[in-house]
Amino acid sequence: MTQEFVLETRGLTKEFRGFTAVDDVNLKVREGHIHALIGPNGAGKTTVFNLLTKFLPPTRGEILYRGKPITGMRANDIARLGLVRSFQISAVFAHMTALENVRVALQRRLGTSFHFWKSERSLEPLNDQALALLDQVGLKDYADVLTVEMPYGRKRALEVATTLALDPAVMLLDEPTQGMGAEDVDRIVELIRRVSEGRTVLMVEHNLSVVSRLCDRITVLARGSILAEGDYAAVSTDPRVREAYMGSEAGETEEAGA
Ligand SMILES: Nc1ncnc2c1ncn2[C@@H]1O[C@H](COP(=O)(O)OP(=O)(O)OP(=O)(O)O)[C@@H](O)[C@H]1O
Repeated sequence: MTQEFVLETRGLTKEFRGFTAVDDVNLKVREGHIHALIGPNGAGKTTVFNLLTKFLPPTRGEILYRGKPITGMRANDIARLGLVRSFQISAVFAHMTALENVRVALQRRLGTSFHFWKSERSLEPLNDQALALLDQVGLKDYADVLTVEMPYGRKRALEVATTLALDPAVMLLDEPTQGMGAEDVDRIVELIRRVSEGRTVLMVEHNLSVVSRLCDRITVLARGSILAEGDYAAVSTDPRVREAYMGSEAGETEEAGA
């Protein structure tokens, strides 16, 4: 039986020493959708994201992947099932080239650290795959550039490539356009659209213009709870959503028209 919802939470709750940051959240992410988690500052978006990707254990509630509980599983094990979060390229990896970064991610998927002991020639098929992934995210020309020397927007695209290397069924993206100029934002929007073919994407995103252009469904969080859900037209005209945004981030909804 195919599952309508690829990722689901039931009664998901996280308390930090008595403070309820995530309060009884029932999230349903439909297979093939680009789904956004939005909400004003402090709404609990990052906490939900960290619960889903196992960076935090929930206080209560369940997480289901394709109908099966994964609440107690470790990040590596759920990645093997196909649920993968994008990672910021760490300081160590910053001193590798773009190609090397993608190659390491591919090796991770294959679980073959022994590749390190093999000759350069035996790495060639991996190089070809890594180059194809770089091409997919528009970074072919950056293959031999050290990551530390790449422009910010291109680094974020490289993070998407390293995530794709794990061939995820569900990609979890944490503010993929954060800190970007308009040109990079447009490029990332196109990139996410392209790589979401045949996959499901759940993203935390502040930029409502990005959300309006990309997302099939939007969940609005406020004070740890789901305030509204629907497509962009529905949630952006919902008076409760406008009020929640006005209360804490006056003006942010105006970005939507940008
Ligand atoms: N480790 C923690 N200990 C205590 N309180 C926390 C912790 N992490 C988050 N919180 C609190 O939980 C609430 C939700 O935080 P969270 O970062 O999930 O919100 P957010 O929607 O991602 O906000 P932003 O848009 O500002 O990133 C906030 O009030 C925050 O202060």
